[in-house]
Amino acid sequence: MISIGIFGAAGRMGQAIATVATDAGLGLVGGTDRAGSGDIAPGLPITTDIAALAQASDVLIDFSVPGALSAHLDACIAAHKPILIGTTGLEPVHHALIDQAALVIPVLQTGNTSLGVNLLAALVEQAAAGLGDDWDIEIVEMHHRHKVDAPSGTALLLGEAAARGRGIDLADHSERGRDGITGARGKGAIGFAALRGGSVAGDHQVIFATEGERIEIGHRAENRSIFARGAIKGAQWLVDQPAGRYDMKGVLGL
Ligand SMILES: NC(=O)C1=CN([C@@H]2O[C@H](COP(=O)(O)OP(=O)(O)OC[C@H]3O[C@@H](n4cnc5c(N)ncnc54)[C@H](OP(=O)(O)O)[C@@H]3O)[C@@H](O)[C@H]2O)C=CC1
Ligand SMILES: O=C(O)C1=N[C@H](C(=O)O)C[C@H](O)C1
Repeated sequence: MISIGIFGAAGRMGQAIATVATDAGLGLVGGTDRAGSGDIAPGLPITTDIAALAQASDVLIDFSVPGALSAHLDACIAAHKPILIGTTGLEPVHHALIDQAALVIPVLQTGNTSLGVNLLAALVEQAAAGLGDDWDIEIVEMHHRHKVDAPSGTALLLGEAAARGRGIDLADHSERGRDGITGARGKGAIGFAALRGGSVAGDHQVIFATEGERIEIGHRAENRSIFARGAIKGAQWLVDQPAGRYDMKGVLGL
């Protein structure tokens, strides 16, 4: 049985992962958080000692904040342990840190650990490859009122899939945060819109729109356990991988 450690243990996802791991009888060894207070499970206190957690775990799961990523990666490198990163709102500087870490340890980074979203991404890539750039692509997401980053990591994952299908670079083609006199939509652009409210666990819709018709495909997360189950499955898969950077495709066989 592998031992799992959780970075961001007191958060919504940290708690969901601890619950799924405990219910499944998996080897949860502990968790860390900014404050380091409370318990992740009966008899397992949350601490701030990320180095000790990395040493004690076979694999680490990180659902925290981008600002903590560098320290978490350093601890995993020092302990030579794999890490699954679910934290979103990552900037290019964070992706560069992940690329560097992946030279020495296995790192899985994904904006969404659920099977449904990763299958949706494969469908989006296929649709984008089959439709010309007279089909406008728009990605709409809605999340709970506490979410701090936009567009969501999932929306970006879906945007990357669409861009891959089209053979273009997302960074050069994305349109975000339209407001005021924006001018007409750019041909070939991939647009993003983010809604926030209530307790929505995560809704994503990808719209392909052309003159006279529209294709809409999407995914609705009904609760966080789908992300937690995917994260644990990913962590179990990651312990057997060599150093490198991975996403959920290998885990889910997509
Ligand atoms: N990839 C996926 O499938 C999914 C990704 N996510 C992403 O996971 C992340 C966490 O989401 P969620 O659990 O809802 O958020 P929460 O805010 O509930 O949890 C984040 C946790 O990280 C802790 N934290 C904050 N700063 C630090 C720090 N410097 N060092 C260590 N821990 C810190 C927070 O502690 P404190 O409360 O003290 O600030 C909190 O416990 C988000 O980026 C979210 O988008 C969410 C769901 C699925
Ligand atoms: O913050 C959340 O809650 C979620 N974040 C991830 C994202 O940014 O896409 C995944 C999921 O949609 C829930």
